[in-house]
Amino acid sequence: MLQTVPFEQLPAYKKLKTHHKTIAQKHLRELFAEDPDRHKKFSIRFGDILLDYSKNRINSRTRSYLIQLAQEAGLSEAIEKMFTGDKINATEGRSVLHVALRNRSNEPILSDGKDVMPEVNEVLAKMKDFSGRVRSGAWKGYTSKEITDIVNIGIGGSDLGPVMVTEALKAYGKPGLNVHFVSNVDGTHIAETVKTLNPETTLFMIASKTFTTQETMANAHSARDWFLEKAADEAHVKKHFVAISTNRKEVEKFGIDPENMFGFWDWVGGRYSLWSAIGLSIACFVGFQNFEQLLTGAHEMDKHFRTTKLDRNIPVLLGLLGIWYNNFFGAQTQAILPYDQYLHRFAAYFQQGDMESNGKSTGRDGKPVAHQTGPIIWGEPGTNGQHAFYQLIHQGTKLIPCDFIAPAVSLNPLGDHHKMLLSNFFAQTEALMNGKTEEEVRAELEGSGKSKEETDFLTPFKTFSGNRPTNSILVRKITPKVLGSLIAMYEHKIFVQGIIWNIFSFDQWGVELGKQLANKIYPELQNDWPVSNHDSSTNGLINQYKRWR
Ligand SMILES: O=P(O)(O)OC[C@H]1O[C@@H](O)[C@@H](O)[C@@H](O)[C@@H]1O
Repeated sequence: MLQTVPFEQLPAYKKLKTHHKTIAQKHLRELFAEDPDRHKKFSIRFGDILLDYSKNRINSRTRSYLIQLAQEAGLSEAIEKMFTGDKINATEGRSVLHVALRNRSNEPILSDGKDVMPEVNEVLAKMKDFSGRVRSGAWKGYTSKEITDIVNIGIGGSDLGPVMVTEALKAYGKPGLNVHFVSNVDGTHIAETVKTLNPETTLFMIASKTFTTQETMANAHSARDWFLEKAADEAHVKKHFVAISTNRKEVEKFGIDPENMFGFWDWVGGRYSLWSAIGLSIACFVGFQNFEQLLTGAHEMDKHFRTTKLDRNIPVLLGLLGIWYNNFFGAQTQAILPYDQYLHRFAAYFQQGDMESNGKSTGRDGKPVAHQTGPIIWGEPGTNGQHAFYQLIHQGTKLIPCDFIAPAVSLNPLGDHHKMLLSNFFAQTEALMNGKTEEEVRAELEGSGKSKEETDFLTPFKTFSGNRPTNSILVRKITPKVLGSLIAMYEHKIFVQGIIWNIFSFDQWGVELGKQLANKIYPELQNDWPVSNHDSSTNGLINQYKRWR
């Protein structure tokens, strides 16, 4: 069991509350002026990743109080509990072992007293064999043609990870093998996806942990109907449909050959499952070797997280910095801003990862929490974001801590593009930190020949307060291994925060509600009778829908 001390009862919380009053008065400019060694003191190299967290509103004392907070919350013990298969997902009675899926050391990891590694390795071997056959063309469709298109049908954790990673690693993809993703129950998604595909060369992967998710099952049935329209014979289904699931019974019921089923286990959370068979589309697209590199990168971050002292531990520091802004500065959101087009789904991926994990308000003691928990996660790739929402980050009334991520080496070295991109990356964090003082603005305006009157008028609008915190995460290059480490880094950051906030990060009861409600209304839409059993708004909307359809 995890420790359940409410966050604000931790002694370090009070210290931080008082300390915050001092730091809140300070400008980042001052903090940098006071300490010329800030970059060195507040940055960490981890292989091909450099985290510079010096542009945060902290000093050494802040860091030591935050570390104390983590210690008092029992973070180190909690990390051990996760890695050793303790059932830390208490409300579902499950271990949380995505770390086992990428445990390249192969040392035993126990869940319910049983080493999970043999099963993990067995599924990985099956994925290796299958992805190899699809890529080489040995796996043939019903008319003996090679597969050219893979369609992953899944939603939430059974979609977002593979989408994000196949986009991030597009440069490593096999030419001539396309991956598509269908998630929305809106018929448009499947209809538009299959429009240009040929059933003879298309392989569907039905990805669902439970194999009962309404959206996925509806899309899977429509995909099969589309396939059979041309293939005509049910016997051909097994060459074009595979299942990725923990639910063998439902897979068989759907009519997928158990031979074509790739299993995983209830100790893998949906939003932490891209490392499991859910990553089959990734393995097919980038090749199994690259998939293994992704696992290796994550495993290295796992080892770092488990064994590094808290004050040099990247996920721990990121988690604590998030808590500093969320709970002491009152920041409500956290932006993730990758300066890499390939990472364009990275923020969307962690929207689920973070918000489904830490969007909770009941403490581990069963009582409502008295503090803020998970932030709103959002973001888009730079420089697009700069021309869209950065205005608010620079001059708005809200404090928005931002993570900037960029590779030093581009996978598409085209003219001076990458230098331009990175000059924006460096310039933005510098500008957010320094801002622009009234004197600087005046000097600039006067220098450009503006009259005194114009200068007086324009100065307040062109002044930037600065003091806006950022983390810079500079990596050498986006490789499968670096990506694996980056994803694991954020996963563990979420874990750190959940432990300190005294919440359960691995269940998602809020999502279940939506499923129940939709299932209740769905039968009411089957006929044209007006409904009257809801509130007047819901009745009005349903009845108008019935009139218009
Ligand atoms: O993989 P299946 O079971 O279809 O679930 C898909 C998704 O469902 C949602 O309700 C969430 O709980 C997600 O965490 C999950 O990934």
